[in-house]
Amino acid sequence: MALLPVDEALSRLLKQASPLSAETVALDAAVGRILASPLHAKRTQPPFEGSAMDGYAVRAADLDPDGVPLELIGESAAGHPFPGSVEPGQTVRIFTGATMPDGADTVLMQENAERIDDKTVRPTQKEPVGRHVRPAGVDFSEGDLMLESGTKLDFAALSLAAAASHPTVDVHRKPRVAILATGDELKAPGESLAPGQIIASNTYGISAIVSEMGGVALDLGITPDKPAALQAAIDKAQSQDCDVIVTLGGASVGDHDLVQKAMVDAGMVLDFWKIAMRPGKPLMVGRLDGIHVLGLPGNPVSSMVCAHLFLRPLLCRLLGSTYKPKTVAAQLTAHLEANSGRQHYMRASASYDGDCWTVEPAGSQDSSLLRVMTIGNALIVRPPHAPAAEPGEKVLVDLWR
Ligand SMILES: Nc1nc2c(c(=O)[nH]1)N[C@H]1C(S)=C(S)[C@@H](COP(=O)(O)OP(=O)(O)OC[C@H]3O[C@@H](n4cnc5c(N)ncnc54)[C@H](O)[C@@H]3O)O[C@H]1N2
Ligand code: MOO
Repeated sequence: MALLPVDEALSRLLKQASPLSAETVALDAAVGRILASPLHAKRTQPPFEGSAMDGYAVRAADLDPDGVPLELIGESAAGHPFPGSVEPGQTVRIFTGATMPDGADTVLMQENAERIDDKTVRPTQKEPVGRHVRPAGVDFSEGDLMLESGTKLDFAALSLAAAASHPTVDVHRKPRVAILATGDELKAPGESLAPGQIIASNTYGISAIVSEMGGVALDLGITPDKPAALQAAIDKAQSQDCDVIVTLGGASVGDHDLVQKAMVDAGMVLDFWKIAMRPGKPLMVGRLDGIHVLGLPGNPVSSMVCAHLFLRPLLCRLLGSTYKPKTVAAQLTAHLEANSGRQHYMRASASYDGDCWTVEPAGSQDSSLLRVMTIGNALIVRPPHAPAAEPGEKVLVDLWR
């Protein structure tokens, strides 16, 4: 059976996924969340014509350094408007953010005025009408569309939502991701190891990806390679109200790779299995009672690369946004062999020298090597059957960490 190309696999996965329902959260709990409905202004900003400077509210026509000085008749401070009106030849002391008094049309900065005494101010220069005056509604008006649905609520969006007088926002629910490690050989970090055993590290990497993306990771622990134990773990995952189940290991063709059968026995409808990629060939995707099932390979690097390429976009979709990989074209520093028929994601180190990107592939591409994965920050994406490449040639690089 031909292996499924990566792009096709991803679009099949995403076609089945739609944004999760909305919930209302307080603004201070909404950082990084995705807006589930458009947000309109509940008020006008600024709500009044105000001053952008500390100085004097004047009628521009009165500004004449050689003429009669202006009569100072009062003060307008932020939160304390001047109640009267500025008549010809008069001025009001004004501060940044204060309401413009009636009659005045311009603000003269205090640096451009000479305070003769308590009641008299001489302008030292002229100003055009409207100088340093912020019109009412110059930022936005009540009813205006402030933020589209699908917007990520970062510092700027949250400030705007607050200014538009929304104490809460509607955001898409966080996806709940149950993570199930499988394998008789696995022990938790810190536990002592009997011969043939290793530490189950993948759960921590996948949990980190889930949290980084804005989801909730549920660690379901380690399950041995026994059908009954797998069945019990799948039942437990289903009882956790999760949106995604990620299984780790047992995805390939060995006698002890039982995950797919256990999932199908539990009612999973298999969508696809085996992708034309390296690492990550045994990736499995299906649905179990509406839950997205991602069966990731056990090899640590394969597991992380699959999560990067498939789980990240899936979580974005469930959160109501679209995943955008950070890719650049970079100059190779070393020779690369011609590629096979599987799209190859080569661990590498990429750097930018202020002019262009260069990328150095890691010496070993074994999918068990966590340390190599940690030293590098990038994946060189080699399309199926790419010819050999030489130093200096440009290749596509995914800055995955
Ligand atoms: N005859 C074939 N053998 C294999 C094929 C194949 O096509 N034909 N595919 C290979 C590829 S590609 C991969 S990738 C691996 C993945 O297989 P599994 O998903 O079944 O993984 P396991 O056999 O369970 O484990 C592989 C490896 O990873 C370690 N592991 C497992 N879980 C974890 C964990 N949670 N944390 C850390 N390490 C883990 C496990 O001990 C093994 O060393 O299959 C190839 N074989
Ligand atoms: O393709 Mo596997 O995922 O070698 O490591």
